[in-house]
Amino acid sequence: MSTPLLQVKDLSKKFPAGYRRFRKVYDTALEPISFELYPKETLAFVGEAGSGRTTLAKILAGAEQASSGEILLDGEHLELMDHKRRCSLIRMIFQDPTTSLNPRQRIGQLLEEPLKFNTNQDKAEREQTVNRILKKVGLLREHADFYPHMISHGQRQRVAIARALMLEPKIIISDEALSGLDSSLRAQCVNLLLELQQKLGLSYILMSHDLGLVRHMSDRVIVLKRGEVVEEGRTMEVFANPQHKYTRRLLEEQMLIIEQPQ
Ligand SMILES: Nc1ncnc2c1ncn2[C@@H]1O[C@H](COP(=O)(O)OP(=O)(O)OP(=O)(O)O)[C@@H](O)[C@H]1O
Repeated sequence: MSTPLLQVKDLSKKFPAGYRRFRKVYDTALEPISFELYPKETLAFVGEAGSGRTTLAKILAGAEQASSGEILLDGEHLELMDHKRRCSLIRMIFQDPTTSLNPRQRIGQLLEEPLKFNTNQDKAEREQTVNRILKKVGLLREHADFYPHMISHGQRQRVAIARALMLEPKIIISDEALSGLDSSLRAQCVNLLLELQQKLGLSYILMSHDLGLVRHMSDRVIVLKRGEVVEEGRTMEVFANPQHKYTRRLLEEQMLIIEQPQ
């Protein structure tokens, strides 16, 4: 097996939750968890609301600090990495492109921004990169001049994907990024993500409550319950033969239990 791109060791997160009998108390969002992500792999995290997926995504994207543990990205400690280096390795696609894209910026400006702050590309080079990435996500060069409200929801989702790709990262984290889309748009975006993974050799971390999507897209799955790993394994095996009753219940709720032959 190849070297992991991402190694997470005993990562935990507690949030301060006030005082009880004059003692500071904490909400545990993540119990110590460890996992690895390999090149070109899709690893999914599933669980009910409050299971810790968003917290984990934010920590991995550098938007939240872990309480303990270690994250090695391409062999380097994440917390010692400068912003540019981190952005060139790992990027996040946000849940709702309608709110995550600044309505006052044209698509071209939105896409150019990470290049301005993180590369030495001049204006002409940045424009070229924007055009190249627009094409990769199935949009036209003309879309660069539009404002987000001038394009469809599906196209906005493509812009959000394009923005995550601007610095050519190796890992993309999707935190429920496809959940606001209707089924045909979701299918288009899933196909786009799978195609980009093939072409660019990307690894994905997929946070999703949609187990159908997880089954379709991921190679491995980790089941979280209130911040704790209750089950993990190859997606097909976990879905076909869930070992933990919590996993079984999640699958039953979405009618995805695959009956075993008698
Ligand atoms: N900033 C915060 N301050 C205090 N507690 C928080 C904070 N962020 C998350 N939590 C708590 O951490 C736990 C995990 O939340 P998190 O949002 O990571 O779960 P999730 O699996 O992404 O669920 P959801 O789909 O509802 O977002 C929850 O109990 C939540 O209340």
